[in-house]
Amino acid sequence: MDDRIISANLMMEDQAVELSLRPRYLAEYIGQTQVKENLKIYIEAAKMRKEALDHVLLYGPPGLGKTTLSNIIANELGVSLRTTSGPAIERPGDLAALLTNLQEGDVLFIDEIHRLHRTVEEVLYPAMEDFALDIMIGKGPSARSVRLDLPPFTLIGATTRAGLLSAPLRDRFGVVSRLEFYTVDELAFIVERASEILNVSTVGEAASEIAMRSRGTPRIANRLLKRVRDFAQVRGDGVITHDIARSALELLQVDPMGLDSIDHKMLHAMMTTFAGRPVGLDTIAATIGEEGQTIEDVYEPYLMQIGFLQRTPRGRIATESAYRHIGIPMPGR
Ligand SMILES: Nc1ncnc2c1ncn2[C@@H]1O[C@H](COP(=O)(O)OP(=O)(O)OP(=O)(O)O)[C@@H](O)[C@H]1O
Repeated sequence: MDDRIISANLMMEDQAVELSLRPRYLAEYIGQTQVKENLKIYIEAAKMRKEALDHVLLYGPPGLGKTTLSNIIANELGVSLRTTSGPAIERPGDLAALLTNLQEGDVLFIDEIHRLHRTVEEVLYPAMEDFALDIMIGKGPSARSVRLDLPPFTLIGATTRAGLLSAPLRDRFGVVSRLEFYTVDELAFIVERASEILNVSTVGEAASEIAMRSRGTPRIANRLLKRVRDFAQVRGDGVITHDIARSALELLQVDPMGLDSIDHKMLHAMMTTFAGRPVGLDTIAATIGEEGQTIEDVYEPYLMQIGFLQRTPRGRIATESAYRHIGIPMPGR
């Protein structure tokens, strides 16, 4: 099960706090400058023309703020947002019901859009392109298709795996934006903002210390902040100092690069058991007891981003900087 503290996946414990920490407008949304700049212009233009915003596809690793950004887009447009997810829409009729309930200009947010059923996806094509639903009436030779008009709306699709989207679906998004991992400075800002909302003070380098270990991901930064806050309350006087942050994170076994004991175990096995040879995803999965899919979507992108892991056609290999970080000599050096 994916219950690691450095997991970017949403956990039960995150839910209540995330709602209160979620920025509501673009001005409060930290980082992702390019994406934000573009969206600002598109939103402004759509408002000036009094038209629905073009459909938007947001992609990137989990926990980087796709849901948050969708809420912000609806707020900035001054329209309502309906939220659903790919696997939750089981039949074409479910999607038709969602679409016919939208008001003009509304945003429909479909999370995990790569997991839409094929038959449901086909209903989306005319809906996105012509704001129309094609409904089949009757069966057999007398069956006929009736076209139903929909109010103009904006679809926002979110996915961690843009590559799995079919070409016809991908092509129907006018705006395609990739969310990037956040820098330590941006995350430190997010931590400071969150601590204000949570009514706890971080002093000195405390926010940067948490940020550094958050794997470029706001969801993890907020989760670590919450744990460190508990520590500060029990072991200190409630203020998060640099020392408190550092000792709490050490106790939580999150190292200065944001790696936990499982990352260490995985890299260690790659370097010793497999002696630096390329290792397949399934083997890595078995070594650390995690699903291959989770490793690929949730853990690997960050390890690749910091240059610790490389994918080769023959498997994954640890890089020289990973060897240095773990403290094992690289074979052949
Ligand atoms: N740019 C940001 N500025 C400040 N806080 C942010 C930002 N992006 C995300 N967050 C915080 O991180 C939390 C997680 O973000 P969000 O739920 O939007 O991620 P996501 O990419 O939609 O994740 P999922 O993989 O679950 O779809 C939010 O509740 C919010 O508090």
